[in-house]
Amino acid sequence: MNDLAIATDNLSKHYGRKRALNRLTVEIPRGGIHAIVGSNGAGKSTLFRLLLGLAQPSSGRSQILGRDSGALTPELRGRIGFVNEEHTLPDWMRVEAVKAMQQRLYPQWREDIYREVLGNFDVHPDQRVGELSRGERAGFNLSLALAQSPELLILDEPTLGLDVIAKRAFLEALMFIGAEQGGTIIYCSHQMEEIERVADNLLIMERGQLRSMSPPDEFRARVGYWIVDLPGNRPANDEIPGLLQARRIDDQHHLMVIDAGEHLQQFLRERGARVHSRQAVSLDQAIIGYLAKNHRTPDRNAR
Ligand SMILES: Nc1ncnc2c1ncn2[C@@H]1O[C@H](COP(=O)(O)OP(=O)(O)OP(=O)(O)O)[C@@H](O)[C@H]1O
Repeated sequence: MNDLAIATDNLSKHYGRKRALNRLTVEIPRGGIHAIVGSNGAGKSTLFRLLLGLAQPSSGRSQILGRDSGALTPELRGRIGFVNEEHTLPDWMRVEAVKAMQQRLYPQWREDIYREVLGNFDVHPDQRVGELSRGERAGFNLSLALAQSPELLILDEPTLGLDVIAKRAFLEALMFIGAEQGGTIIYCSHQMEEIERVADNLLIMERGQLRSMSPPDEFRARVGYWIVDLPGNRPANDEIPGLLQARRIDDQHHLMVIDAGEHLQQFLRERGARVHSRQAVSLDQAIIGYLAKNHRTPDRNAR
């Protein structure tokens, strides 16, 4: 047994000419809550499918709990929980029957967690799964996954469609599993405020590659927001060290920069600039600024 929850080595997945994963190499240690963020289409769901052996890589390798993804045994699968945004559950079965089935399958079943999370939804045990609303379905699926207390829980956009109260209950259950039970949770989300609250580790993916991995606070501290007066012509964006975003407001330049520090200060000195303020940014702003830099924009000449 190694101490990694997942590991990939130059993992690629192509769909025709499309590259969903591009030689991705990443290692996530066991324990804690790891959040993966990225723009739409960055490859997050593809990574999960390959890790779980639900799709084959075009090249490269991946391991989950120390085993190759292509050779997962039923015993090992039983130690991994997976919830995706589609919330695939048997529509024709009643809630109680699904729960009883899961309870038999998982020896570590935590009835208290199941009740705690599901208690946020008006779900009756004798309702059929197909009758549940979208949010109820998501809540039911999450209560099942959390109650299994799996060694590794992989969640693909788990809180999509949940109301704020249900979201809070889910996040609390997540933290309980991560912190008190020593499990590993890997999840992807577009909800930054959730990540700030629960994640120990933040991974940023872009175009099938890993761009950054660190505790969320460390990532946030790399990004700064400067307001400066720049005499003369405005420099080209690629001249400004670490620039993520530039805006001009009331004759002042507002610069969001990453890892800029000394280089930026030197650049500003050489330009005779005056720094009005240098501010910290929220995690939300830091991630959005970072992703926006390389975000695809419509090609307006392509008509
Ligand atoms: N079965 C498929 N056939 C063709 N292309 C696919 C297939 N599955 C994924 N892709 C493409 O691969 C890329 C990565 O998709 P993926 O679903 O992994 O992204 P994601 O990061 O989970 O995105 P989102 O945040 O939008 O859910 C996308 O450009 C997508 O269009």
